[in-house]
Amino acid sequence: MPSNHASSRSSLPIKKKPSDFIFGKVIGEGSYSTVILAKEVSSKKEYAIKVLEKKHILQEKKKKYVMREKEVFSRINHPFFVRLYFTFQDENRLYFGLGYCKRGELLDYLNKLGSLDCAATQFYTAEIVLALEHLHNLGIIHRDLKPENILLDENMHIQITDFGSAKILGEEDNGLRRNSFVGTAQYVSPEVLNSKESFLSSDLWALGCIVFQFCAGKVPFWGGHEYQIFQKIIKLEYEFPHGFDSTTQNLVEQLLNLDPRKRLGCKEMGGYAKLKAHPFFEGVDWDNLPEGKPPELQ
Ligand SMILES: NC(=O)c1nn(CC2CCNCC2)c2c1CCc1cnc(N=C3C=CCC=C3)nc1-2
Repeated sequence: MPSNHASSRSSLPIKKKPSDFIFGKVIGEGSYSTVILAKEVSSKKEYAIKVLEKKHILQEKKKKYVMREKEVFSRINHPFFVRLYFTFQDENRLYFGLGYCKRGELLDYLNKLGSLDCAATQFYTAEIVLALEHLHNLGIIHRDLKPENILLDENMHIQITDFGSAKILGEEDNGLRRNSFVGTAQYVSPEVLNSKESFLSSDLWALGCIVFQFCAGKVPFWGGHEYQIFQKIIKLEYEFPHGFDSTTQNLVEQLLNLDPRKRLGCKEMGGYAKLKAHPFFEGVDWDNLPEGKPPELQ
């Protein structure tokens, strides 16, 4: 029986509405959402508000994806992920109030610099490892981890975003097409290509591709067409450039294992403790990464 008691009503935060914000530039566009930089009039705080058209979501049968993304945000509580602060809706749209990462995408810095130096590669790989450890401990697979989805906050710490492709282990696919392709070609794992099955360690494959890209300035698996990329992935056809650091190469080789049960960091291989103990991470202060000062990107 809903309580009409005033205090129970006053304990709920007042729902925000579009007119509470000044909407600015579009910072991202997805297949069924637009992300807009917005400033809340009362607090002057900036948010990245993800706007979703209800009609479009229903027409494109994306309701389950939207609900799952909101569920994933509600479960995550870690400094290396974009935070969902509030949601509201109007007659035609849903609004997700997300933290704004004013320094944009890590990919932009990577492209500008060509590649990252060893200190930056180690630092940002370590932050991604801590983030994946948190996500995987929750039984959540990101499924589209890539530098474009690794944003940077004003202190240059990572903020991973975009859970539109995420999977919560143990939850039925409830009508989602099991064979629906998930992810971005250059980072997709061989098991997803071969059996459409995603594992927690599918994100570790993507991590291996990202570490390679940090150091080499290019992705390990490349081709003019997605099909060519897929063929190289399932055949593990890639090469390290001359001069590639040997310790980093060893880490990448242990992540880019065709067998998802043999990737460093997965449960069967000793979990995250073994990954964090790899010589590549020598000197990393795992307990103070969020408080630490990131290396200059140069
Ligand atoms: N899909 C999303 O949830 C999302 N998309 N964007 C912008 C995308 C731009 C292309 N690459 C992936 C991200 C965001 C979010 C979350 C919330 C979020 C928070 N801050 C920013 N900040 C940016 C600042 C400058 C350039 C791009 C993004 N962006 C987002």
